Amino acid sequence: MSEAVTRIQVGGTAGTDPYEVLVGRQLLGELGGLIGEKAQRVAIVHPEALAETGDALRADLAEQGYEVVAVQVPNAEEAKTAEVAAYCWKALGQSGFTRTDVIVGVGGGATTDLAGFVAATWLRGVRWIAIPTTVLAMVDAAVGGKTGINTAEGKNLVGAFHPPAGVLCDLAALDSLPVNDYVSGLAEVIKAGFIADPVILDLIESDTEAARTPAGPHTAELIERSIRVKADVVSSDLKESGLREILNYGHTLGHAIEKNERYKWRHGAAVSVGMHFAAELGRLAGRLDDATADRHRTILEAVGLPLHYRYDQWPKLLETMKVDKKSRGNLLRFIVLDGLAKPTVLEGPDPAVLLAAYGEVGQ
Ligand SMILES: NC(=O)c1ccc[n+]([C@@H]2O[C@H](COP(=O)([O-])OP(=O)(O)OC[C@H]3O[C@@H](n4cnc5c(N)ncnc54)[C@H](O)[C@@H]3O)[C@@H](O)[C@H]2O)c1
Ligand SMILES: O=C(O)C(=O)C[C@@H](O)[C@H](O)[C@H](O)COP(=O)(O)O
Ligand SMILES: [Zn+2]
Repeated sequence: MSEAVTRIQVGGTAGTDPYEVLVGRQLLGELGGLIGEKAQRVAIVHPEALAETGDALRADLAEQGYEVVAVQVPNAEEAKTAEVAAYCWKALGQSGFTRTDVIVGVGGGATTDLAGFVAATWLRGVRWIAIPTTVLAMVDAAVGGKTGINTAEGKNLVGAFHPPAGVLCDLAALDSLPVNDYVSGLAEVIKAGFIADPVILDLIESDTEAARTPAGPHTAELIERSIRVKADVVSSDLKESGLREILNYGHTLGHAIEKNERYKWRHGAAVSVGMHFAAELGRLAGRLDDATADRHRTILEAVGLPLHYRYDQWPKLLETMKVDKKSRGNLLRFIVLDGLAKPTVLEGPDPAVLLAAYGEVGQ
């Protein structure tokens, strides 16, 4: 018997088109309906690691009568560059891709960020569908319409808000994911727990070893709860004019670490260090209680995520954080917690407090 499919609605408020995130297994039957009848061409953007998945999708869609444009891109962050975006635009141009045609992004968050960005920019915006294949992409990257690429100066500095027409999270995809990538995705799951849904933390803490694999007893629930957190936030603030900033918890330092590592670190690992830092900052700023701050260390460490980064890199990290997207003029802004599931903005913290918080993180 096939498992039930969970449908989570996103958007549909404040003039945005609603779409659904489906979580389950064997969801490809849903793809044709999402592509719609107007499309003649479908571009499948997938990473090298998912060449077989790309081929299978191509054959399936060709059988349904679509003209398929297969666009294989590099794995991970190497895909989030202007050069790779230009390569995708070239493929679309050469195939005569029009405004009624559809892009399907299949892969991790790097691929869905790129595919969504190409969809946002091609002909000033075409329809796209996300098929996330990592935990991180299912719970976060593929949902909410933030699309983009990196530049040498920083993470996601070029992009657009361009929500997908639908998101298909096929849990079977997670079986082939290397454990490090699986665990990296748990950073965003844990983020959702700290900012909004502490049951997520309880479920992970009930068996941290099981939480590290797709075979764990709570996998589907953890993914669905995290998607609901993201869906609720982006449905009321698509363009990050306020509330959406809470989804950036741990990202101010996390993105600076990613840039410092020339995007070789996994996003989730950098966000893990960034959440540790944000917890210490919240504690030192007198906002966060000791128990919740300490809980960051224990849960992140228990699932195998990093807590520390190089102490001597602080000056460089601070410079990068100054141009974080949440900064306003010279004002540094961080998401911290006033307590469990009580995210808030800390503006212009005392430099001595910032350094002291990094003192707990740096080694
Ligand atoms: N747009 C957003 O709102 C948002 C939110 C969170 C993160 N992100 C972005 O997402 C990216 C990180 O995404 P990620 O953690 O999914 O990493 P990723 O996309 O880099 O994927 C990690 C690796 O796993 C491979 N892979 C993907 N699916 C696989 C599968 N099922 N089996 C085997 N290998 C597979 C990929 O090719 C890659 O090599 C970052 O660029 C981050 O900035 C965006
Ligand atoms: O969706 C959001 O908003 C987020 O901040 C989610 C983050 O997990 C994600 O990494 C996002 O890409 C960061 O966005 P950025 O605007 O800080 O680049
Ligand atoms: Zn993130």
